[in-house]
Amino acid sequence: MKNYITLSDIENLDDLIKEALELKKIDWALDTGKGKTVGLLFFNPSLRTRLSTEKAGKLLGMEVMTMNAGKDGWALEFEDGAVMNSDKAEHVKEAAGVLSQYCDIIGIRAFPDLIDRDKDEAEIVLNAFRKYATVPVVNLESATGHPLQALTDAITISELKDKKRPKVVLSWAPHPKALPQSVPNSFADIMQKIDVDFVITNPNGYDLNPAITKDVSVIHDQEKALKDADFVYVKNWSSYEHYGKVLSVKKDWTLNQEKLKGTKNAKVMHCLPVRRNVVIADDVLDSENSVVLQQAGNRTFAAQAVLKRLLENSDNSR
Ligand SMILES: NCCC[C@H](NC(=O)CCC(=O)O)C(=O)O
Ligand SMILES: NC(=O)OP(=O)(O)O
Repeated sequence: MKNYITLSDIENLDDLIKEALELKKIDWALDTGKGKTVGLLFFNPSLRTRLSTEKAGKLLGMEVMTMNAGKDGWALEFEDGAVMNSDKAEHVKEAAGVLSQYCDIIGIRAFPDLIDRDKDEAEIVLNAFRKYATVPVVNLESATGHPLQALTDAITISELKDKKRPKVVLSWAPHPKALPQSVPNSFADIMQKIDVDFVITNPNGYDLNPAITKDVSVIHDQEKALKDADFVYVKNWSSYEHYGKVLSVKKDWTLNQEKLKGTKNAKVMHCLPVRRNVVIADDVLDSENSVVLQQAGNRTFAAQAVLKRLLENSDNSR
């Protein structure tokens, strides 16, 4: 693996899931990354991605540097040929070039603005770092994807499933803010790469990018979609069609115990942070159905498996 920008960077998903689950069994640090440094740049807030990736680096024997680049760093210019006489102090060409001398792997978190769809889909921040960095780049959640989260989700389903082909439902939920489509995009992508019966349910106007959902069945009736589900993955996202908008929705889409009645006592997943009693009700989050903590725990092993592959690849290419 040369970079971890999207799920298509994974050469063999089954092997990577197996490796992460093997790493989970080991409770001592490896020396794969001894003498190497991972640098993590956050242009947006984070709890899990920041700390689980730091922990993953440490479990591989790496040095770890983290920076809240959005808050503490110089404002970055991304445009080629820009005359930088306004508010941007540093060009990404220098920033990425400098970081490549301090780090052997660079992680970047850069959310979408949710204003201009073409601009967000261009993944300007992530792609600029990939272009100008001379070391591997890891996506820590970008404008359109969150592949470390999706890998974690596939790992969690793989360790919890009690049948060969479980039914997995991605269910939209309400939220007061406009949120990215990054998490559901990557989740929908990875569910099409593993052996599950995958269904998406969301209100009209909230269909995800059809280039990502492809032939997945999208059902606008939540109750119907949830029937016989083994896993329910709950997430809010803003509209893709009416880009970045929060549309008014008549029905209540909050996941509660009542809605789980038609399922096969489904395990409930969410990437976190979750707004209680808006996205998922207390009666679900505080019940045996919720696996959100185990899911978040697996972030470490997903990140460890990815960093290990990147380190092994750089060893081979020397
Ligand atoms: N990394 C996990 C999710 C991050 C982000 N959620 C948020 O911004 C929630 C913020 C809030 O609830 O105010 C998202 O949906 O992509
Ligand atoms: N799930 C996730 O990426 O969490 P953070 O935003 O806290 O990193």
